[in-house]
Amino acid sequence: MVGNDRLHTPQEALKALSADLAPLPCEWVRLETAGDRVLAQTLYARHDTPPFNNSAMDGYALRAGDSGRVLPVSQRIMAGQSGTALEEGTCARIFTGAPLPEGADSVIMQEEVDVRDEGVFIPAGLETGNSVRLKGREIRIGEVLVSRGTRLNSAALGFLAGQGFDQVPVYRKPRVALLFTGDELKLPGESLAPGQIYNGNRFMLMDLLVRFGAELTLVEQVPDTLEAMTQALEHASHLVDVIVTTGGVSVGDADYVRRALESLGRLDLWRLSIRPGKPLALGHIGPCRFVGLAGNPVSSFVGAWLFLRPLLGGMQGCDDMRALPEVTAQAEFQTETAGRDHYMRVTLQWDGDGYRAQAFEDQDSSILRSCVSANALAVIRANSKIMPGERVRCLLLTS
Ligand SMILES: Nc1nc2c(c(=O)[nH]1)N[C@H]1C(S)=C(S)[C@@H](COP(=O)(O)OP(=O)(O)OC[C@H]3O[C@@H](n4cnc5c(N)ncnc54)[C@H](O)[C@@H]3O)O[C@H]1N2
Ligand code: MOO
Repeated sequence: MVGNDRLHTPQEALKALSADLAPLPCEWVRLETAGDRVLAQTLYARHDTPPFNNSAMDGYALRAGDSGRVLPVSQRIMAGQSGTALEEGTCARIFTGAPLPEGADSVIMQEEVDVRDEGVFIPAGLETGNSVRLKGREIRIGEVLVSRGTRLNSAALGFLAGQGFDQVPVYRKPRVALLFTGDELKLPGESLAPGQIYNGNRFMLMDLLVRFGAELTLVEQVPDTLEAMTQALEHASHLVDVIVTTGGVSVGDADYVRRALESLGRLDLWRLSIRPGKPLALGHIGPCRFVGLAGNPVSSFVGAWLFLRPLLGGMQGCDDMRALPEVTAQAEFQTETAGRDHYMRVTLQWDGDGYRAQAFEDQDSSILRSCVSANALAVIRANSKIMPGERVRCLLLTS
């Protein structure tokens, strides 16, 4: 699989990543912390929702057959209270969400009645079930509430809470070590000597990894020596499920990542036929997975979206994360590619008819500015020419 002479396709990289890829074990977490976690078991409704017939309006509950006359108000029912059986020929003052009293079969909103001294005049022709939310309308006891593999969004959390769940079973988060190579790197806040730069990838990748569901166990700068890199990989491989590195994975004199990996485990694949992100390296150290991203910031950014997201998604049992959503858009740029597929950073805008894709002018892999307003990657095949107005395939950057 490894070969210095052949560049691999992204599909081959995804295949290598999905070999033996299984979700991590299940754990129960409190609902407050379950946002974006992936459900590890299908959950079933514990009771009907809503649990009782209730009013959809502020108004009056009655028997529909009693409409067309003045009805005395026999009781008043607020949300959270329960009324008593409604006597025939009377109505109950009722508020939104309050349980319908036994005997009532409909509600009329207060704007539609005439309140008089002797009671409330209800116009004729009220239909049974009017403004009533029936028990079990949303879901019935025993039905599937949320399926295994669902990434819990805000609505899912509220829906589960509505069924009384305070804890939910989710797949464990992948533990990730993020290691940086490059003796030129300093942290913001430190001063820069000539030739040094700030470690921008640290902040970008930490944020992306968290968005993709990782638990960051280790974040560390590794000195540019083979010994230091070997030691750092060895140490990290005992702590985490995935080691991610940036930089040092190309062919320079200080590019030790591959050699360190090979001395401890195995390199599954190296170098892709894409731009940016050619020098990607994938491998294993025992059961620990290894993803070596290129150091150029845009290469790291694109590599993270294309490969870390599906990997972490697979480890969390989330099929939706295995591929980025796609749309086609009309290019508002012109470009010509050479021998590698180009993942251009574009800003998609909906013009009422379709998407339009604008590309940042400088698409070099060192220009992170090209990613700041990007919300998609336009995939331009190798050796092709795109003119403004042509349709291009775009991968949406949604975590
Ligand atoms: N002779 C060749 N040279 C290069 C090749 C090649 O095939 N033959 N490939 C080029 C491509 S494509 C890329 S991409 C880069 C990637 O190389 P590395 O992954 O080894 O990355 P470094 O050399 O360590 O760094 C590249 C670049 O990025 C800057 N960098 C690194 N880490 C960070 C960070 N954490 N934050 C911000 N910037 C970072 C680093 O200073 C370099 O400028 O190799 C080409 N060369
Ligand atoms: O693969 Mo590199 O990221 O093109 O510059």
